[in-house]
Amino acid sequence: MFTGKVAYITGGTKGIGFGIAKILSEQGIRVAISGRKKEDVDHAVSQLSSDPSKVLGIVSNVRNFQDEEKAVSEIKKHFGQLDYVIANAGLGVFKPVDELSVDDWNDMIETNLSGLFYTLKASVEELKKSEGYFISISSLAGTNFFEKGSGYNASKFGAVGFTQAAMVDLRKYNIKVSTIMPGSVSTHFNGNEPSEKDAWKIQPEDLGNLVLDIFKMNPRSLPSKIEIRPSKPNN
Ligand SMILES: NC(=O)c1ccc[n+]([C@@H]2O[C@H](COP(=O)([O-])OP(=O)(O)OC[C@H]3O[C@@H](n4cnc5c(N)ncnc54)[C@H](O)[C@@H]3O)[C@@H](O)[C@H]2O)c1
Repeated sequence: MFTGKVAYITGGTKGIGFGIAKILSEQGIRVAISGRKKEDVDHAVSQLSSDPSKVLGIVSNVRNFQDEEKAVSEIKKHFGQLDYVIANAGLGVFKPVDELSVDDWNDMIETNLSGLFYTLKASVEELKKSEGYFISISSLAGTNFFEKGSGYNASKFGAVGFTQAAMVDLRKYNIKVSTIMPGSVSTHFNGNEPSEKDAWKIQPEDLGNLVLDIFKMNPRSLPSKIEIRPSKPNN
């Protein structure tokens, strides 16, 4: 079902993006992963496969539309097609709103929200050709606000609304669109160091398996947003 398909995962060098890349790659999907630093990209690629026909590393900052355009043309040149886009790159800064700096705000809005639009805009013509999928990784923080979350909530509420509206616009091209809204995932997010104490959290590979489930679903019953919660309640 998946052999020969091509996926682009933004922010795929670690955390959720890397977990998704690993699971998709194990299914025979050719994967392109992006990150801002060449050494991180090279390291992640080496962990996935030494075979360049299976994995491509791209240096790209999702905050820069030209980077995303270049990333998609590299994928076209290398693999010849693009079937699945997983817009995952993101970050969080958690401070009371009166302490949040303009730089903190811009980091989150430009990465988590503008970056999402840039990735879609750069890839949409290829997705029209493949009648593919555009999946964003938003968060439960995209519908639930919390203390010290103002900037992150703003970016993720925006990401959920953006993805849902895009779903309606792109339906006529048979592009399938949805957003995954995870609770706490064991990653480096927000300066965390993943550890055994994270066993209760969602693991990055769980999200890879969820993405595969989405691809196997009847597209007509694909919801515009999908929540996934860890085993511990209220997280
Ligand atoms: N970890 C969680 O608990 C959690 C929960 C819900 C949603 N999320 C979301 O999942 C996504 C991935 O987060 P994670 O937990 O894997 O964090 P992470 O810090 O482990 O990984 C984030 C990835 O995004 C990349 N990235 C950041 N800014 C980028 C940019 N401008 N351009 C390209 N790549 C960039 C990083 O290099 C890294 O590879 C984010 O959108 C985050 O908001 C995380």
